[in-house]
Amino acid sequence: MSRYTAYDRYTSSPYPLLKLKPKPLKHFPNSRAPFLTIAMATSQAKDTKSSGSGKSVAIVGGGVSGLTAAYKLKSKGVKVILFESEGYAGGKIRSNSENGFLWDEGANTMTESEKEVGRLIDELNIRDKQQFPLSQHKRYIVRNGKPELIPSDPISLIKSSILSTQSKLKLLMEPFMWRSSDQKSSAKVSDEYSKESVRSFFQRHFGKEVVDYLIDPFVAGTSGGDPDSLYKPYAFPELWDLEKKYGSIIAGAILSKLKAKSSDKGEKNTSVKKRNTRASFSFHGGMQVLIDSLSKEVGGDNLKLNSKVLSLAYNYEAKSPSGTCSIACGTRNPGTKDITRKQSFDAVIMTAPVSSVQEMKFSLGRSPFVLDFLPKVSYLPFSLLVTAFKKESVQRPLEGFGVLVPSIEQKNELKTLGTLFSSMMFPDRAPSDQYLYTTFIGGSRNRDLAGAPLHVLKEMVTADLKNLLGAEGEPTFIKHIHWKNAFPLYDKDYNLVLEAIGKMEKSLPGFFYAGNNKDGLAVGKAITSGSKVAELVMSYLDNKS
Ligand SMILES: Cc1cc2nc3c(=O)[nH]c(=O)nc-3n(C[C@H](O)[C@H](O)[C@H](O)COP(=O)(O)OP(=O)(O)OC[C@H]3O[C@@H](n4cnc5c(N)ncnc54)[C@H](O)[C@@H]3O)c2cc1C
Ligand SMILES: C=Cc1c2[nH]c(c1C)Cc1[nH]c(c(CCC(=O)O)c1C)Cc1[nH]c(c(C)c1CCC(=O)O)Cc1[nH]c(c(C)c1C=C)C2
Repeated sequence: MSRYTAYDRYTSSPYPLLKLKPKPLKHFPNSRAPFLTIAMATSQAKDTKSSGSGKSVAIVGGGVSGLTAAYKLKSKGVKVILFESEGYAGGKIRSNSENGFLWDEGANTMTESEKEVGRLIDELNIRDKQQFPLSQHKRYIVRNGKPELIPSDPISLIKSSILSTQSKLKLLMEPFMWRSSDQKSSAKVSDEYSKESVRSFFQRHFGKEVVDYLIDPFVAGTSGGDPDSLYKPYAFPELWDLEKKYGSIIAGAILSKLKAKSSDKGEKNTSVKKRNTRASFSFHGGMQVLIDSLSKEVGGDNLKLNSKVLSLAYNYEAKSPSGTCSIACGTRNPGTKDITRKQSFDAVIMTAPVSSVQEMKFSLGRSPFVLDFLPKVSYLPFSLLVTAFKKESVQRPLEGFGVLVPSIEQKNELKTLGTLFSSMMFPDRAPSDQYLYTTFIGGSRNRDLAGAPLHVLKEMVTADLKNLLGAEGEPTFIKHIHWKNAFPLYDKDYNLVLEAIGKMEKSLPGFFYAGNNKDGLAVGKAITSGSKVAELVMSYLDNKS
């Protein structure tokens, strides 16, 4: 890839195919007839009855949730085959490097808030590869065209110029004010506000300025959404629970933290307990380290890249030999014939986005299983621009994690959503005389800008970085990553999507759904989703045998 090249995730793969050492598969003597057939495209003409002897599970989608599910099941002795339509595993996680720069093209960091994450890191033996960003708690929000440090405690909040005195008071008084009005109508709270936009929820508690200057950039920087489109029960389920329980969000957060602390008191001081599970981290070598080590555990033979699942045919009878399904689709392996292969499984874990599921053909017995009850999901598009500048060209470099631009600040000609200070966090990811930045454009705020051509994006990013950090002149290095469907938007009617997924799981024997279209966007949530679904599949298989 040359300097100044843009590539589209959907037209070229930036990542070399994983070269994995195939591991021998385990043999399972206690078989039962599989009842599900998946038709897919591979480079060989075969009709495999998945060894005919052991229980086998298909995982559709090789993102972190699918890889985690595959890894967990394999480690329990289940035969797994993971189908990934792209030529590389990882989905929304992939790292790249060139000319002394290393950058992430999807997720940049993750946290260990979910217990499953810590467990996985230990099991994979990659604890020593964790890389924590320098000064990660220094995060900035633009106010009046200038980056302001986000206050991290009540004292710095009072000193900060990010909010007016009135809003500061409103924040500090929320535990008292809101609770007293809530007491009159605590039963009403859950009914009246059960389906409420993120804006309305936070505005009720903290007022408009807090929504404009803290909540709006926060939701943009953690989901690409905006406070009007996102809905509280799906975007902030934990805060919604706190409100229902305590009335006040702040008092609820403090009280539940205290409760958690006192229940922890009896426990021994394990190394996991001592760790700051809220801290963000990556790995030496980028987030790809996690994907590579999961892929290695799953094993090259079980990981079918360039294999786009097209249809799933279910039989009612668990004991019948598998049905067949002949659907042709092109493989992306150059130089080989595209031939359809059918293979039978005892269960399927679907982790592909809902939009991909809607393109697949399902049948149950002899009839088509039509997915007309599955609503269309709205996906947010993004462009990421990775740029570097000579250190001497940046007049006001900032230490820390990054800067977010509230929508309301677009009036100051700022068009980007935010910029991660990639080499401030991880200095080894750029030559020592340069700063590396990762800027996000698009999301629900600027859907059209996400698809703008590189020269337009470059102009936008260099203008914003000049305004915010004093970065002068042309970048010395630039890469463009375009995600047409970066995130599902958890909007007003997302409950209908979740209900439809539930219906599929109920109607199709051995069908399970996991991943970020169901269980949350964070990498940790996708890991937990993959891990939990593997447990469900294990008990499903146990009950069947
Ligand atoms: C730009 C960006 C930045 C992000 N930053 C962060 C961050 O800093 N921290 C954080 O915690 N999270 C972040 N996230 C979110 C996080 O990366 C994702 O939510 C998570 O990785 C999703 O994992 P998944 O396995 O659920 O889905 P995906 O990674 O989307 O995996 C689904 C897989 O299914 C495959 N597939 C689709 N159709 C088919 C088919 N028919 N057959 C076979 N395979 C198919 C796809 O190719 C894909 O590999 C970011 C995401 C993006 C896009
Ligand atoms: C400006 C756009 C975006 C930036 N990152 C993302 C977008 C859309 C994507 C993203 N980043 C995080 C997550 C996980 C969310 C979660 O539920 O944990 C996603 C999907 C991590 C994250 N990024 C920021 C925060 C506060 C978090 C939560 C974890 C943590 O506290 O570290 C803030 C943030 N995001 C971006 C910037 C520039 C920024 C802060 C300055 C870019």
